[in-house]
Amino acid sequence: MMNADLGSPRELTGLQQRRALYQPDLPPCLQGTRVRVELGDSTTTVDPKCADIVAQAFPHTFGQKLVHFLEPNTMVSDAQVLEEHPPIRVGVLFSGRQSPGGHNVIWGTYDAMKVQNPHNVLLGFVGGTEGLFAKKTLEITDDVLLSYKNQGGFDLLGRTVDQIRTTEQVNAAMSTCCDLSLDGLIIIGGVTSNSDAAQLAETFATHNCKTKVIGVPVTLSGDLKNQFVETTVGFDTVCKVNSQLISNICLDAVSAGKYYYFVRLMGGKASHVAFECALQSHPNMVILGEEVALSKLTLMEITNKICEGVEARAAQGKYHGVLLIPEGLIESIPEMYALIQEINNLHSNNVPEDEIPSQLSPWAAALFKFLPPFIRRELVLHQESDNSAQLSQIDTEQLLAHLVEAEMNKRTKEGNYYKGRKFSSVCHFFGSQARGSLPSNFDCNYAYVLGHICVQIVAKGLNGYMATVTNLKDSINKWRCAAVPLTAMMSVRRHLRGPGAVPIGRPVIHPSPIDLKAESYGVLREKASSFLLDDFYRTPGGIQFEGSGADTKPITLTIEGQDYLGDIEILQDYLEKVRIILKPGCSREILKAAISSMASVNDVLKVMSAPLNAELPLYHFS
Ligand SMILES: O=P(O)(O)OC[C@H]1O[C@](O)(CO)[C@@H](O)[C@@H]1O
Repeated sequence: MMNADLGSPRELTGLQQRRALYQPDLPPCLQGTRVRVELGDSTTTVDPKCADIVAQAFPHTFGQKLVHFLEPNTMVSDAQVLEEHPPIRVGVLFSGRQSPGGHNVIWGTYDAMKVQNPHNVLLGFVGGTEGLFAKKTLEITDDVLLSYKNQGGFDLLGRTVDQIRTTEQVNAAMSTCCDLSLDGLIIIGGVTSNSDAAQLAETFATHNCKTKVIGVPVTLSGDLKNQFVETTVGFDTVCKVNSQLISNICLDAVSAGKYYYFVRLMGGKASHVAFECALQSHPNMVILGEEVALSKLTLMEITNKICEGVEARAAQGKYHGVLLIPEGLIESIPEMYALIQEINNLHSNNVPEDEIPSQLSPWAAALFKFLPPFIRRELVLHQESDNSAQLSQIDTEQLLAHLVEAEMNKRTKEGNYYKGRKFSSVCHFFGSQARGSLPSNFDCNYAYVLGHICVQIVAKGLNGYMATVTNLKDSINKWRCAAVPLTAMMSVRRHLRGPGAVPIGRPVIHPSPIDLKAESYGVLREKASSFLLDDFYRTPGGIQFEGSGADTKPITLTIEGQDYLGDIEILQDYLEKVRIILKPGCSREILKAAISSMASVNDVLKVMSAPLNAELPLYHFS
């Protein structure tokens, strides 16, 4: 159902008005009307073993070249200058779930279109995909945008289901684009929406439809990540808001010393949000789905692991704690994964929800019966648009709290550290609280720049591309902009590992899991026992929009960037802890040198998380 209030001007609070005045910067390659691009290498896919399958499925759009945006003064003989701009018509829609910063993609697109040619027309589809199918548009104008610049939500246009996949849906989208004579269609969303964008681009090319389809990486989950995409719009804001909430909980927990908080974080199948929040707020425990999948930990093993942590803390007289759980954890537990797969298969065969329990295999039925009734109800709910379980609806934190409590009661009877006490838990699910936030400066800038790139992609006549920016850890003037074929990010799931692996399913862009070999994960592991026992909770506070801290970026992004030391702003808050002795007003170069002198990323992180009075190395610079 589409909401009738979408797109109407709204009354802004003082803070919102101030935010509306914030003007994101553009990297040099996008400034002015003479935007120059250079064709790079032809692409294959992120998993070269799937290249043939992807090539077969996408005969028109597979293997296209990378497109790089050039610095204004770069001398390249065959660089293409986009300066003649006949008027264009572009459609835009929110397809994926709400994610802070989404409005700025539209604003960036609009501004870039008007710079190119004042006669350009940008049409927003009201109600997302349903608006696209029903040709329900709102022309984007200065007035329309006024109260949505740098604002949270997706309520300028709204959204419905993140799916443009069935023949009926694809045909409806194509007839809308033809009827409206669109030169470009911009689809804003995560892995599912961008996979659909790729399919739509291919279909349009097959039918000689002139509309070029462009995808934009916008999802709070941060899981649309690969060699071309460093992070997604919204991830930074969501992690900051969640981290603030988690740190508030940590302080509350340590103050009263009586509750264990089980906090589940929205973020899809991968655990990026929980991981980043753990680095930002230092809870006592975080259970990443990727670790559980790798070690094949069962529900009982996870429960025992938590109980061991609880007992270790009780041995130190601590009867409180905070535990982070990614919403995708449930699917990473081997036996739960198998059960969920069975349920998904039954859904795909149109078995009604209430008949699913009776059609499970004996093994899955036994596990299903063991689970508390609320989880059983949630597990059989209808599927997501990608035919997977509705993770946001499964209260994994409550399931774990329930199992841990039962185990702790048992252990207490057997006489453990909880003698004379009762283990008490409080559960939370943080989803919309963060998803609806005012976007951080980083997300405002990133989204606005992506909007600009989309316009250049349409102007260049590229079809089936995603707008991308890399080097995001650095300041905007060093961001590298590109257009990357969507097919280059696709792969096909395999049944088995090794040479006998059989690809299954259709090519799509898959969510990327946390890389357990990455440096940032090493940092988290190194800190795990200290997190568990020392309660060195970190309080990042609310998102800062101005002044020191306003330009901080996700810790994981900063660590994994090749030149993490390039971004000194992220460390500025911590300089006092670092005890770097600097001449007042010293240059950026000196600051950089000072920070570079800290031997490794681990050192930096150690410093960032150390208590203020900790013994730390002293550095002298002048
Ligand atoms: O609000 P809804 O529809 O429950 O959406 C929740 C889902 O959206 C997402 O943010 C999409 O990636 C998931 O993390 C989450 O499971």
